[in-house]
Amino acid sequence: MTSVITAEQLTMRFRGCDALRGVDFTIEPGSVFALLGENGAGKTTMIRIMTGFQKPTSGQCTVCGLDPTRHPLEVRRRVGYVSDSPALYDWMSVGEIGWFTASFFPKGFLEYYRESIRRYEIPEDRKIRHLSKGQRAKVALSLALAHDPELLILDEPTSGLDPMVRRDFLESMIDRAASGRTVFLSSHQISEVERVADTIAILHEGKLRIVAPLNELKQSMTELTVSLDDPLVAIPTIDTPAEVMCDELLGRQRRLVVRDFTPEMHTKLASATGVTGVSERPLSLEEIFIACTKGSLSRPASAPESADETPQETAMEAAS
Ligand SMILES: Nc1ncnc2c1ncn2[C@@H]1O[C@H](COP(=O)(O)OP(=O)(O)OP(=O)(O)O)[C@@H](O)[C@H]1O
Repeated sequence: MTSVITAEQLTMRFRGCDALRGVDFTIEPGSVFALLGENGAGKTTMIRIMTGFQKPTSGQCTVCGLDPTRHPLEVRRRVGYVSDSPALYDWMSVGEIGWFTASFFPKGFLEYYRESIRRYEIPEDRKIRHLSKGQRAKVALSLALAHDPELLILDEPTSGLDPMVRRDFLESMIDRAASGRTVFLSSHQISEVERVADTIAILHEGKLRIVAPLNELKQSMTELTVSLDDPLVAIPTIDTPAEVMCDELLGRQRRLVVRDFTPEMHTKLASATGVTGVSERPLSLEEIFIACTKGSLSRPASAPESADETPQETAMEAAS
């Protein structure tokens, strides 16, 4: 199967800022891939590289088998793209912009566009500059979808849409994926993403912390609460292949978010000196996102201030 998007060691360095730092991923056809990240994580930069608006500092990217740096127009013709603030010609009417854009695409574009606009109940003779934010978003989506692209790239697709339209729109993305087309979306709306995406990527300060199928990701993440008879006691190291995503000290409890925690590790931890109990619970996608980006699910007054300082180190220092 040919990947729809590949990114290999993508780096984007702006003056005084590394927006992307060695990003790697591949996306197969027929999926809804969601890129999550806080403000400034690098999501829009990633999308601008994929659509040929930005040349990366280093690394490789292909979209529908093409290098967007060398073939930006061909890539943009093949994909549907809606930015977080769609630039539409304000002086045109809703009908005119459809007619104008259709001239760049094969037959069938205008019929699809007009049908979509009718469904959204937007008058064709209304000027773009007189549309509400949500109506503009609907026009932009209708334009992006009208040539039935094999890949749809959406930056914050539902911002400005009302709840009913959001729901219908996102459900239509699942149908697109089921028919073999691919959707790449960047979003802050984690609960919405959780309903539609089959693969999740979490970007933090320009680095991909995680890329995994949603179900696998949720199954692989565990919150551990380790009860201690003395808060200064050191617990056994959690070794690879498990990965500690966050680690906090809350009074006599250590709370950790661990990826790929095994029953053997549970047994080892539970039998360690000073450990009086170990409990596990699954995490929601929102909690996984917070653990991966903040390194903490909460930050109580007793916990260390520095993100680099683990409770284990604090306990060791206090004991020495
Ligand atoms: N042209 C530019 N020149 C300098 N810095 C830039 C430029 N474009 C983006 N950046 C910086 O790169 C980082 C990533 O920005 P980007 O817009 O990709 O983030 P984002 O994840 O889309 O954020 P948001 O969710 O707020 O839209 C930010 O620190 C931003 O200030």
